[in-house]
Amino acid sequence: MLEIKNTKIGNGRPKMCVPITGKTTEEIAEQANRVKHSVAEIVEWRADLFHESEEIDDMIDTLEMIAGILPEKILLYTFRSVEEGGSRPVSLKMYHDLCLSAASTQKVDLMDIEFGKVEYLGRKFVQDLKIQGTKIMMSSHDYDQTPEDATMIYRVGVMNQFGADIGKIAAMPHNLQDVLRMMNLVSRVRAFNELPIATISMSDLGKVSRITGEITGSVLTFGSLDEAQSSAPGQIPIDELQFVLETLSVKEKFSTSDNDEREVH
Ligand SMILES: O=C1C[C@@](O)(C(=O)O)C[C@@H](O)[C@@H]1O
Repeated sequence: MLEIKNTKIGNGRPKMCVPITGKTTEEIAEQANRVKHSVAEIVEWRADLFHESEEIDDMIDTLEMIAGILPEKILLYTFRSVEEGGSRPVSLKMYHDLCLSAASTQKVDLMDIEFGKVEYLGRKFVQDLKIQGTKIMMSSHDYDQTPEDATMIYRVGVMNQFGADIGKIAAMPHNLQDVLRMMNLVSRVRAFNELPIATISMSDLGKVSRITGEITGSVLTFGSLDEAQSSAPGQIPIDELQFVLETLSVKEKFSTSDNDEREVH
C-alpha cells in the first residue's frame, strides 16, 4: 500500500484520478479550478496535451500553476509519448529531461513513467526521480490489442524490479475475454509480486474494468472531468464514477479464490 497526502492507495475502493487535458494555460487553469471541487483524490496533468509552448520552462511554470491551484490533491505528472497514445512526439533525451525537470520542482507526488522508456533510460533514471520525492507509476499502454497474460505479468515484474511504486497496464480489448483477462490480472500477478497495480481495459466494452477495482484489486481508476475532457476511450465522468464505485462497494471480507481472502477497508 502507498500513502500520499493522507490517501491510502491500495486500500478499499480504487482512488479516482481526473486528467487535465487543456491545450493552453487558460484551459488548464480553468480545468484545474473545476478539479478543485471534484471528488477525485488524484489529478493527472497530461503534459503532452499542452500545445502552447514546447519550452521546458513554460511547462514547469504550468505545472507549478496547477500545483498552486490544487495543493490538496495528489498531483500525477504524465508526458504520454505518441507510441503509447500521447499527442506530442519527443526524443528519449527530451522525455528524460522533462521528467527530471518536473520532479525537481518537488511538486509532483506521482510521476507516470512509461515502461518502454525505462527499459532504455535505466534504473538510475528512476532513482534520480525518486530522490526528488516523487513516487513512480510505471505504465504500459496497448491501443490496438490486449497482450497475452504472460506478457502483462512479465511487464509488471519488470516494473517492480525497476523500482515502481505502482504499476499500470492499459490495453484495448477486442472481445469480452480480453476485458475479463484484464480484470483478473491483479489476482494473477499476486503470485509473483505485491506491487499495487491499476488495470484498465479501454473503450466502451472495457468500461466495466474502470468500476470494479475494489473487487479485482485495481488500485486506481481514471474518470473524466466531463465527456468532452476525456483522455482515453471509455472514461466515465468523475461524478458518475464515484456514484458507481460507492454503489459497488463491498463492506465485508471476500475471497478472490478458495485459498485467498482479501481484506477490505
Ligand atoms: O494512462 C492513463 C490511463 C488512461 O489511458 C485511461 O485509459 O484512462 C488515461 C491517461 O490519461 C492516463 O495517463
